[in-house]
Amino acid sequence: LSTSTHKLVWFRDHALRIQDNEALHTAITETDENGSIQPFYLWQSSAKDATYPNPVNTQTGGTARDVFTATALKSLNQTFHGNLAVGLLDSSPNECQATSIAKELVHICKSSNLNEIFYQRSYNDEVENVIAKELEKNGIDARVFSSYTLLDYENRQVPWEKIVLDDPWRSPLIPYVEYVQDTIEEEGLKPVLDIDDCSLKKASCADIALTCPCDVDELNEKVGITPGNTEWGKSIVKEWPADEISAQKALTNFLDSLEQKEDDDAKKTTHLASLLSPYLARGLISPKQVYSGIKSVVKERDVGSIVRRICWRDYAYAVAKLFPNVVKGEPIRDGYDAVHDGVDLEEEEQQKRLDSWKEGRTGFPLVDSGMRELVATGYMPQKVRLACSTFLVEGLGLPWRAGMQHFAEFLVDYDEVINSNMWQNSACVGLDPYYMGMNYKRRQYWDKEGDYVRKWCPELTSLPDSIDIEVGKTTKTIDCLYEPWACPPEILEKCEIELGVTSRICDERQTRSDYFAKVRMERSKWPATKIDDKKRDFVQLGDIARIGMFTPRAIQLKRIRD
Ligand SMILES: Cc1cc2nc3c(=O)[nH]c(=O)nc-3n(C[C@H](O)[C@H](O)[C@H](O)COP(=O)(O)OP(=O)(O)OC[C@H]3O[C@@H](n4cnc5c(N)ncnc54)[C@H](O)[C@@H]3O)c2cc1C
Repeated sequence: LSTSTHKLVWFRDHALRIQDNEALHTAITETDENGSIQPFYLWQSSAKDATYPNPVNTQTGGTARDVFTATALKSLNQTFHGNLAVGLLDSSPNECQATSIAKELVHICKSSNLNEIFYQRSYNDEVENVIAKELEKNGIDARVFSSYTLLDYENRQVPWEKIVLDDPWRSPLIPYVEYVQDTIEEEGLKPVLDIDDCSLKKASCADIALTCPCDVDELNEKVGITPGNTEWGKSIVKEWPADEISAQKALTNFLDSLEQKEDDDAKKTTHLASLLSPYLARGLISPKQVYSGIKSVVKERDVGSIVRRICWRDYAYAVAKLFPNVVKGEPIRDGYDAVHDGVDLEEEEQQKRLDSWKEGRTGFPLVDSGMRELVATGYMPQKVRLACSTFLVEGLGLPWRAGMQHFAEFLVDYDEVINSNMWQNSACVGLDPYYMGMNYKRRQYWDKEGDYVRKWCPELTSLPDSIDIEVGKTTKTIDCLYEPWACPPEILEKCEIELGVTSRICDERQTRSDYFAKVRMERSKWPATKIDDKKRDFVQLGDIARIGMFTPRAIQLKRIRD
């Protein structure tokens, strides 16, 4: 046991919680009645996010996750009875983020005469190694714990070879999820760690030497740090209460909704969203708490789908360990350099299309609904994210990284690992067959009754669901709500819908065809060794294996070069 009477507990973006926080739990357990703990957090505005060159939205002054994090800190501070110390991290532009963090930690420990620090590590080995080395070099004892995923990847060798080679024609995702579930079944999960109010009294506000201390209550007011004091910021705060009780409530509500829908046939086709993502992303709830919660409450019910989704999270992190540069926007599949920038467009046209996508006025109702919901609430359901991202790439012919960056600014659940993985999948340069094609016109796919589009595109509310029109000897059904451009003019007029509002920003079918032609052209330059005997891209998984990955038929080549 440590002899130090005062212990530093460093709270980080992926674990802003008290419960099931091993670092905090251990520090408290090892502190006797004469000692105390000092919880602290280092704020780094996403303005300085190293992942993207300039992720700060100019309209809002910050990102949705900044707002959420700032609110979560307020709540954390209240739980610690005002004893959470917050410092602003001032990283120099020439220094990597990890180095700035490491230097500040050393500064805090040295100036406060403390030699022990407890924290939850992130998935990012590069960052963690820099921090750990610097602490070690300075004689500071780092007590590091890991809980960002269900399985502890720091102490486990993932059997990738077995996972991918057992069935090399599938995506690793499916066998990976099985692997996570089987491992939990065999080994069990560590118990969830509870902390009572009494233990929290061990937290005190020592005089720790933060380089740039910041009052947590004033954080929201600081211009340029977080837009919490703008109307937009306030609406995000209202939409997403950022505290642990709300996270638990989201889980309970979700479990209740599963129960209510048990006998409902719609359950089979409706994707039930838990709305847990912001809480998981900022660690207000741990994946273990979610998994255990589901398993303990819903024993008899089919919870396979939600359990699988929690395991997808693990998968995304496991992929990021194999391909660390995925979060920096480096594609997993190589050989697509010429297509990362989309189809060939004039700069002005490209900007026009991008703005229309961001602002939800492309003229494609499902896409516009999703993009409007994103900006208004910081959230978008999974299937709509897939539709909007694929549409940006294929329907608008725009660079996928521009879409990824926009999501990084506006998603309240922004998770650099999941976001970058999923954008790569939408651009077909990632590791999975998440590819959904151009699904933006398929109401069955997501929004059977059309409620979603009617909510976010109120200008279309008066349109009938569908109409039948005679084309020669056949009858054609037009989905007016999802394809307003295909509506006969008299219907549009009757519904008082101006074509200007609903006309499409571009001919998406032409763009898609141009885009695929460009991709095929790029692939035609590849040597035959890059493509497997099923015409799919070979992807090298580290030094483990080379596997043929799902490749959409539209970009497969009829003949492959020798
Ligand atoms: C282009 C694109 C970008 C995305 N960016 C993010 C992001 O930045 N942050 C994020 O949390 N999710 C992201 N997702 C994944 C997914 O859309 C969200 O996790 C989900 O919609 C969140 O809603 P929920 O909590 O109700 O999810 P549920 O469907 O209830 O799932 C429960 C949890 O499982 C995890 N999960 C669900 N889907 C995935 C997935 N595909 N990959 C990994 N984990 C998953 C999440 O933690 C989620 O909260 C993205 C998806 C796409 C297509």
